[in-house]
Amino acid sequence: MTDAPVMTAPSATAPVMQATALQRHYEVSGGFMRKPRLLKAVAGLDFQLTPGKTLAVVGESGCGKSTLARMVAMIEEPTEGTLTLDGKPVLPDDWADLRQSVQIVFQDPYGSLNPRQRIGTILMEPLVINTKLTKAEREAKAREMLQLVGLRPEHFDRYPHMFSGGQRQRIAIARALMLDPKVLVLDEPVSALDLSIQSAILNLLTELQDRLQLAYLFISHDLGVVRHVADEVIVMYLGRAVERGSKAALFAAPQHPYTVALLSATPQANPGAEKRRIKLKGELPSPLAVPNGCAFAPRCWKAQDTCRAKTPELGAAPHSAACFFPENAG
Ligand SMILES: Nc1ncnc2c1ncn2[C@@H]1O[C@H](COP(=O)(O)OP(=O)(O)OP(=O)(O)O)[C@@H](O)[C@H]1O
Repeated sequence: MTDAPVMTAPSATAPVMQATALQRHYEVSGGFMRKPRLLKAVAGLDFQLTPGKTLAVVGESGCGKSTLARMVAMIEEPTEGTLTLDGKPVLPDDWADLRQSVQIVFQDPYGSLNPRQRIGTILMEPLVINTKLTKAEREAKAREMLQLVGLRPEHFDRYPHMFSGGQRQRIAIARALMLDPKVLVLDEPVSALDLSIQSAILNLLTELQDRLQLAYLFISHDLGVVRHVADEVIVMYLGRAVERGSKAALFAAPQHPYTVALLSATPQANPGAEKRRIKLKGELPSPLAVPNGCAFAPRCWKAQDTCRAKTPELGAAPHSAACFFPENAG
């Protein structure tokens, strides 16, 4: 008698990084003779990053996106909450070791490369610091990486000023990949580039993700860009997640009025949709004076007394909004 084959359901890929109630506060001087005030740049975020998948975080300037990027990239310590990498807590004492696994690419491809170093040196530097590879091995790896990001072997000996913005961003991506990271934090990686170059870089990022099974945290203010790259999306407003969902669900049926307004202002994000731009009331409040109740209520066309009295929480459903009167709620 032969044993029947054991049938197991394919298991979902385990997350590589997990954030729980992540917060970052700053003490901001209150001015002459006044007490410092607490600014909650990130006021409690939960998320996970999965190999081969992109979590996009979107919101207006000042909502806390870059602060989040810096915490995940181990540049800044969370004030509260936890981050884990492969199930182990990410603690500042271990940052030096763990940083190899989490690399960051910044917005500005002009400022992020040392103008006095040749590209080869820039690429090999992380290997000099973090590995015992020989010079020949370092050089081979740098050349391989140049090719992987679509640059040519002769670029190895050139200086950053000899490249266009898009090429420099390719170099920054190559440098971020030199230590075989598991997670890439992409902080507005195409915002400084011409529209025509943006899609080439986004395609490159997608190809690299498929090939290397990287987990991406993609920070952007632009839902049009997010639409091209995201699997999951978090919409942030004043340090909090106001909506979370799969890209398909969030773009097809946004629930939070803030997401609806952002989408209405991004024609390319939703080409089929009726082009009625929602103009929000007032300005984004200061994170030092976050309104009571729902922070978005003063600008929301649906706000009622409840919204000003109580703070709505994000639900547990895969697609949910922190809103008492959501749109498109199924
Ligand atoms: N080191 C700091 N000290 C004090 N406040 C800070 C500090 N860093 C950020 N902030 C404040 O935290 C809030 C969130 O800033 P953050 O840069 O994370 O937002 P953002 O969404 O990335 O905006 P942008 O796209 O303009 O960078 C802002 O009000 C900012 O002024």
